[in-house]
Amino acid sequence: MSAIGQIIGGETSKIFIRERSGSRIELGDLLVAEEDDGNYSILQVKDLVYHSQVPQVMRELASGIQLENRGSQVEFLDEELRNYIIAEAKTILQIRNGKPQLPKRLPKFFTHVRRIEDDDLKFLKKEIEDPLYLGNVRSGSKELKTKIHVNAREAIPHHILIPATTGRGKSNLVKVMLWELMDIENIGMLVLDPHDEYYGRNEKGLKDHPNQEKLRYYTPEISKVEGEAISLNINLRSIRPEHFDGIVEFTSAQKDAIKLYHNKFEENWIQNIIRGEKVENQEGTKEKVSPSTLSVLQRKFDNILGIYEEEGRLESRGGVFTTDAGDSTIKDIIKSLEDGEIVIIDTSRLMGEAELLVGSIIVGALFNKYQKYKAEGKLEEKPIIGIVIEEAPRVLGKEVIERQGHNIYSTIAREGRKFNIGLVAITQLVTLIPRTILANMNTKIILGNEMSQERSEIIASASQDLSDDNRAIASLDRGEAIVTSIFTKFAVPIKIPLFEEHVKDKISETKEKPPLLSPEDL
Ligand SMILES: Nc1ncnc2c1ncn2[C@@H]1O[C@H](COP(=O)(O)OP(=O)(O)OP(=O)(O)O)[C@@H](O)[C@H]1O
Repeated sequence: MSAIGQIIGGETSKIFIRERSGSRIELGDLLVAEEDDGNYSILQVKDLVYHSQVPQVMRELASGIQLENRGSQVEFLDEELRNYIIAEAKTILQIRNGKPQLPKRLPKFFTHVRRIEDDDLKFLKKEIEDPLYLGNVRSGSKELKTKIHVNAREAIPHHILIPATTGRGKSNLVKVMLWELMDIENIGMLVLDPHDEYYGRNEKGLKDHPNQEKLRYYTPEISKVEGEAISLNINLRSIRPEHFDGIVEFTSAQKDAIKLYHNKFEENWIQNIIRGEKVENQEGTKEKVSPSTLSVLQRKFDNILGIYEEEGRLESRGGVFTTDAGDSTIKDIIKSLEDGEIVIIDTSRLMGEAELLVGSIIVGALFNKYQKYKAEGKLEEKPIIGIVIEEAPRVLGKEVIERQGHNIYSTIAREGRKFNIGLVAITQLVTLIPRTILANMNTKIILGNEMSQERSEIIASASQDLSDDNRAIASLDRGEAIVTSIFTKFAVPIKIPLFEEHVKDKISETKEKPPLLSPEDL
């Protein structure tokens, strides 16, 4: 492939390339500088600057004359020789004997550079186990054929963070990832889906995946769904006081009251609070819980769970939390996850806190089980578990944790890896999440972000040095991302496929598969 520029100087962190005129090098382009021995460096363009050898005063004079329309043909000097573009690039990788290495030396002076080709990325094609496809390598805004995978069994327990502002393609990316995970065995995924967008009730979604045995879809609106949905009913008896930890704020008087009701009524504690049953003290006379505390608790449970009392009966608004069904829902979900299935919970009809509570009940129970498995030495036989959580600062935010203490999600972020449980956390605002948690998220799939403070935080917590990528992150288009991970040698620019396109290919691929034996063989 032809040279599009030549190295004319620089230092380890910044190489200057003089662009061959008309080559149209773009920001983010990946370029290759070859050496005589077959080794080569991969460079990424970080900045572009005009360079002119014509003195400033002459340039001003020439443009002035042109502006005044007096001599638009004025050419003081040979344009191409005197004015050119310098691409400032960074060496991101050096390939020695086919193996990628972090750059330790400068490419040779005056080496010609060319655009990258798929062949230059052969080292990425080595087989990895349980490959989770994220997208294709991207050079600037041009997509290559080389696919980027991470090892799902490694990446998920080490947590994945997806930071992006709205509309940059977060949901699309998660849909693509879940679709891919449908083909990987021994990974259970719990997806709390507040926008009911992953199953694909009315459009393409996971329901269209050929491997349907791996999918469980829980929704309160089962009658409106074609296909195999399961009713999302959760019995109040499944809820324990600690499930509210760090999710719902209670005063100390309310916490005391909850403890009392739980001690006295055990699994029926919420029902009895809602019914306003009296709890007596040891003398059997006075109420221990003040009527005002009780009524605040009743109002909270009404708001969060949609449970209230009417004419002596407990009623359920929304029908998710009930007293007369859903005894086995949580157990069934946990079993599915332990069987390596993908469980989508349509929480679109629930209040934010109720959604987190549902997750808290499931994840809390699962975490306890996995702790036990580890103690018994059985953890490695169990599937990896991933939990997809949107608007992560609701549970991982500094303020929330400081105010309400740790919740099960922040516990997973800190300790889940030891028990093979990880988060796939999605957020628009990384700055709200403590650095310690961000540093624990070892794979970040960075989508476009126009907020400079957010970009700084993302860059500061990345697994690779992204200090030159501020502008690149700001200018990422929909579906364009940078993957930075402890599992990749360099921060890989990718283009995520549009889900509908990706699915179309996959569905037709499976349909077009030739029969194992031809008619003649038979
Ligand atoms: N990889 C992609 N390639 C091309 N277009 C894309 C890609 N990802 C998303 N888009 C387009 O961008 C639009 C927004 O995508 P998506 O809903 O995934 O963004 P989002 O970040 O989740 O937005 P929101 O925060 O509003 O939920 C989609 O309608 C889709 O058409």
